[in-house]
Amino acid sequence: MKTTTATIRTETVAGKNIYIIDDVFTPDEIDAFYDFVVSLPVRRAEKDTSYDEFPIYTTEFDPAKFETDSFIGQKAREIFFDLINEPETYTLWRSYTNLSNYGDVAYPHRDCAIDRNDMTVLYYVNKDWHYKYGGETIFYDEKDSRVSVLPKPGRFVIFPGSIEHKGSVSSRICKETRITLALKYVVFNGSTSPYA
Ligand SMILES: O=C(O)CCC(=O)C(=O)O
Ligand SMILES: [Fe+2]
Repeated sequence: MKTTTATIRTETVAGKNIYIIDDVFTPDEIDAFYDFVVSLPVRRAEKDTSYDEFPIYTTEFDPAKFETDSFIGQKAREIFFDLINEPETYTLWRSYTNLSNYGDVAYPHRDCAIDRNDMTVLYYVNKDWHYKYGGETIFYDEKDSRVSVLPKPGRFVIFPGSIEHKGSVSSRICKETRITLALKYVVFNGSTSPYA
């Protein structure tokens, strides 16, 4: 059934690896997940930081169900677990979409405290994306941009949540809503909340 072969590129920011993974899904699979995501109700609730006055639209999924019931969730887990050391220490803590449009605001942020080993798996949901649309995920170190990743349809980018990053807002020429799926994997160390 599977007709594609995954390719992987590794970048390093702040001494930590970022994995950019392409060619995982067929065009039909990419289309099917996009059609599913755009059929769902959204809330304007996703903030990059506590002071973010311009939240973007989001749909929240139940993490355990998303990992087992959706083919994207299953594949993301498979790829992530193949890639990292001690995968059994990770739990999918949050799974949701980010939907942004030209004119929205994005702030550089970290997904977890700088001393945590939590990992983020990001999946670019759009089925069409011209490079001139912009909207790159930008990774920073010491308040300078180091790596930028284009939202190529069907692409995964897997990175330590402790690296500062931002999902850039697309250019005015882009009539699409930029959509990413964010899967936040955390390492539990005895507490019920990873942030406790
Ligand atoms: O959409 C992106 O490129 C980044 C999303 C993000 O940083 C997040 O969901 O925490
Ligand atoms: Fe983030």
